Amino acid sequence: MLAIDVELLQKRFVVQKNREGLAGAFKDLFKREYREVKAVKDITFQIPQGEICGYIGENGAGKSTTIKMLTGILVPTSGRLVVNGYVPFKEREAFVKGIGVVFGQRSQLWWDIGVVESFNLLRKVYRVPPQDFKRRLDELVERLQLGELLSRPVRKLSLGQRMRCELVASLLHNPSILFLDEPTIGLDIVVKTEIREFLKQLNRDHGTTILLTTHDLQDIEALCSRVIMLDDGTIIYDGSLELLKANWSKGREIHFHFGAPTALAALEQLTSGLGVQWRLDHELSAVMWLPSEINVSGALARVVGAADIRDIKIVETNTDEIVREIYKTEKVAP
Ligand SMILES: Nc1ncnc2c1ncn2[C@@H]1O[C@H](COP(=O)(O)OP(=O)(O)OP(=O)(O)O)[C@@H](O)[C@H]1O
Repeated sequence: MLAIDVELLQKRFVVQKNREGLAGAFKDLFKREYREVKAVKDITFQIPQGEICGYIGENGAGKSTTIKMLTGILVPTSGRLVVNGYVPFKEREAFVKGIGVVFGQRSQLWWDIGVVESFNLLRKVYRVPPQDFKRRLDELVERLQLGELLSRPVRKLSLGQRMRCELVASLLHNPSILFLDEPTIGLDIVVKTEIREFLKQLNRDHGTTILLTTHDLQDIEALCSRVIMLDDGTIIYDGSLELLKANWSKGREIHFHFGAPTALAALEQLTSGLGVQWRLDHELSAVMWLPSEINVSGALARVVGAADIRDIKIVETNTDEIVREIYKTEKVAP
């Protein structure tokens, strides 16, 4: 079954135009003018149950608007939308029992009361039976090491502690789909890694479908088998991260450290005809650049037998560079 089924989904906002200057502001008082913002333009995609999908794009691309429609917060202007078997904005009460949502920049916990009291309130909101709630809470508290935080008010938690509590809050009713909007924003690398590991395990053990928006491409690399990339309200890529890298990677660099001084001409001679390029950093260290279509082992074989190599490091183009490259150009074929 599909977890998310979206067809030609569109969201337009009508916003007031602000005329410039004092005279403009004065005119605005009497005759307002409006313009239309097309935040999401006829997007279509399907996400099967159990998939972790990254939803990425630059600021203003339409990610949050999509998530808000998928979670029933916003009503689409047009298009078809089925999440977990429900039309989110129509069947809200039944629908929310099957989804969990974490907005990295907003909290679903009550600021001044103990964390566990917030969890108890959420139990009542979602009508989770007490035994199920206890079992699930114990499991999550142990997995995310929240033990001694439970009695503290949310305002006294660090951002990393709060984010771990937000995750628990979103999972107490055992949803089958989890929407995460920037879940690692502002966190240090240790907490980010912990949260990524937790999400991977959740997906593996419970088959939870996860849709994740993020500006941190390490989140995508660590978690997502699939990426949907949005630009100006339109999907410009929908496919695997591997394919994205293969099509858009500018190649790889192989860093060599030699045991004896080596000349640039000698290195170029070794790889002649392959289409690689060399850069000599100093006489003991050089970098070979390979276009992505050239096989690393073939190129390495030419050098390994002929030079005194002490160390080799292969550096791939990272995902951030690839995405930056894509945004500089037009549409991407999946
Ligand atoms: N309530 C609203 N009223 C008017 N325009 C809106 C509203 N919400 C979003 N927009 C506009 O719709 C477009 C898409 O916004 P959205 O917040 O979905 O982008 P985003 O990809 O989530 O960006 P970010 O990464 O900055 O959160 C933007 O031009 C934004 O200004």
